[in-house]
Amino acid sequence: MSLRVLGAKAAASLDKELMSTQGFSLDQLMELAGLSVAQAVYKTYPPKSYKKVLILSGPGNNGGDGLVAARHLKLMGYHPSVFYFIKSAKFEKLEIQLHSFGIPLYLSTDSQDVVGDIKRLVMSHDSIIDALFGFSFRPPLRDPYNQVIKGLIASGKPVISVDMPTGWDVDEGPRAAAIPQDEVLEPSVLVSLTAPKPASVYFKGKYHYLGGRFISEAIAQKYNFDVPQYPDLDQVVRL
Ligand SMILES: NC(=O)C1=CN([C@@H]2O[C@H](COP(=O)(O)OP(=O)(O)OC[C@H]3O[C@@H](n4cnc5c(N)ncnc54)[C@H](O)[C@@H]3O)[C@@H](O)[C@H]2O)[C@@H](O)CC1
Ligand SMILES: [K+]
Repeated sequence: MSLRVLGAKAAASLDKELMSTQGFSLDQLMELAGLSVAQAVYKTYPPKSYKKVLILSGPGNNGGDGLVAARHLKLMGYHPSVFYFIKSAKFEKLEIQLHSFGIPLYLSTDSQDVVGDIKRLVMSHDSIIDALFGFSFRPPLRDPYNQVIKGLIASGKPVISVDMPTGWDVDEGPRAAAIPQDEVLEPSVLVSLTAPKPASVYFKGKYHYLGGRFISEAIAQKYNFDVPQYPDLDQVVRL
């Protein structure tokens, strides 16, 4: 299924509009985004064979989607763990939820060796959710994220990227001039949120899902993108 894409600038304006004139709260959007991610993970890497899932959560809303996904994955029968970079006060309640669900939460601020700690966690998990950066990212990756991505590439573990493969330019993709080519993550699953971003045409993995079943036809028309038919009660549709 080929859908119209939503560039970085348009995605940021849509985000603002959803939370102003459209009356949504960040919590609502993030809950549905995180649920979509968890459903896509379940469809591709079910808990029977991929029980231990590590969520790498970045400092922005992409990271927040990862925190929500962790809770849903636990309810779906996984053993999730979260490594969280630079915790934000706005996600304090999500953190409390993770604690009350007994989900291990590792904080970058508590680590003396972020890159080494993440490498060890990656090796002891069956799949990795990349919720580091989404549509507000501008390459190149700053330290230590560049080292983290290199470690993830070297691990060969299955990676599910939330909205954007971390490190890619949202509009130009993985070959943008600013991106060192040894930092190009190639996830096996991409869960685009709301609408695929232009870079998604370079995605080579097997499973591309669209999630974020919260968009009205009217707002999609205004921003020039498509709302596909989601199957039954699913929060994701395979593209
Ligand atoms: N309306 C929507 O479309 C929704 C979007 N959501 C999520 O929100 C994401 C966007 O969130 P945000 O706008 O908070 O931004 P991101 O989470 O994409 O990233 C913002 C952070 O990235 C850092 N950053 C940018 N470039 C960097 C670099 N080169 N090296 C290191 N750090 C860098 C910034 O300092 C900032 O802390 C989307 O991709 C999606 O995952 C969902 O939560 C809910 C609904
Ligand atoms: K990501």
